[in-house]
Amino acid sequence: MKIKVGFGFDVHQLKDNHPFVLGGIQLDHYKGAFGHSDADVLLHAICDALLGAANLGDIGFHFKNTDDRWKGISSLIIAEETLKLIKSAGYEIGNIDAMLCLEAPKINPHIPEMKKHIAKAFQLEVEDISIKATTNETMGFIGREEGVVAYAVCLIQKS
Ligand SMILES: Nc1ccn([C@@H]2O[C@H](COP(=O)(O)O)[C@@H](O)[C@H]2O)c(=O)n1
Ligand SMILES: C[C@@]1(CO)OP(=O)(O)OP(=O)(O)OC[C@H]1O
Repeated sequence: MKIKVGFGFDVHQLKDNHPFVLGGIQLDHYKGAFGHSDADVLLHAICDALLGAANLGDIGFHFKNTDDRWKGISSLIIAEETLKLIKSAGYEIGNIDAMLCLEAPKINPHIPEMKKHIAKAFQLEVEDISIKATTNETMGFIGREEGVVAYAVCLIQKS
């Protein structure tokens, strides 16, 4: 059995009156994350962790931000495509642990729904996905709500 660990990070700018998509759901907030896709930092960090574990490069390599196919796309589709790459390399996903860093809104009430969407996209059980959140204690660009950050680690395995 070959077991690999992966790490991912993502950051996106927050803009006023912009949709805030995080963990595959839309949050009700006065600002939202801006990017080429739907700018879902949580899914992007998870995809980077998975691609890293399989030594397949990063999300920007497979889903270029100059490619109109990915413009405005739901990152759940990017997650499904990432799973195909991981499976093609012969791996299955063990577990995912993620950390969100944003000042607002409160994420805890939304975590069960996020887990459902992420589990479906990666064909996992919700028990195999952990999502946590912290503020940045009002400091820096996260504290000023100028940006949102996500970190993720994962295990993948093949026999
Ligand atoms: N956007 C956030 C940030 C934090 N939480 C939850 O609140 C707890 C306390 O956060 P601190 O940054 O003050 O330590 C944290 O442990 C999370 O459970 C949240 O839901 N959404
Ligand atoms: C997802 C992609 C592709 O639409 O674009 P963004 O939404 O800007 O996200 P990012 O995490 O900066 O990089 C990966 C991309 O190339």
